[in-house]
Amino acid sequence: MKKVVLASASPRRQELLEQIYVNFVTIPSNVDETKINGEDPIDLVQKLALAKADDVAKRVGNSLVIGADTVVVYKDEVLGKPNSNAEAYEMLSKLRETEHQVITGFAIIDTNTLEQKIDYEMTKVIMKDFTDQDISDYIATGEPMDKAGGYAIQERGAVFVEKIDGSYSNVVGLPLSKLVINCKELGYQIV
Ligand SMILES: Cc1cn([C@H]2C[C@H](O)[C@@H](COP(=O)(O)OP(=O)(O)OP(=O)(O)O)O2)c(=O)[nH]c1=O
Repeated sequence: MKKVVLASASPRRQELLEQIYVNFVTIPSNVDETKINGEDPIDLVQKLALAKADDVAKRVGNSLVIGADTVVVYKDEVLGKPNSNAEAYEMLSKLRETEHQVITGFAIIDTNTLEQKIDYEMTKVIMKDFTDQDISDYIATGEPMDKAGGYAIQERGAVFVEKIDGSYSNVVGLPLSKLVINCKELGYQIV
């Protein structure tokens, strides 16, 4: 049986794969995300996901390597991870009382055949109204800093979310249903 390798430093992605009892190891990629551009958000997350998977695929044998990238899109603007508290504040002010999309691109590489699968999932998220103080208090927890769009739906950020339309795991960082389907299409049953 091929080894499943998650090319990610994200603890959320690890937890998601653990949730469905995939037997895997984690090897973070060394991709510099700032060096990759896309024509649109979907193109961007797919390119980043492939770059991450490819970087790790070069270092392992007999494996199925999975890379992913998540962004928040608000009115055509791509929001990645905030670089400062001020940026997190700006992002959350934009997302308040309105809807945005969370897009995760993922890539799967079979290191034996070099066959690849690249796909993405999009989830609509609607946030409720909240106060400036709510945003400041949330930022003070430190939670927004390593999360696309400056919030974590799986942690305290859940309080800001009124409803979602689509895959929940996609918002957290890996669309489990679609990922499993794509692995199956490559010939691997990972669950
Ligand atoms: C919107 C949202 C994002 N996120 C996280 C998922 C990702 O870890 C992060 C987006 O950053 P990414 O660049 O996709 O991933 P990463 O840098 O954390 O990890 P790696 O590149 O090594 O795989 O935002 C949440 O945890 N919860 C949320 O609700």
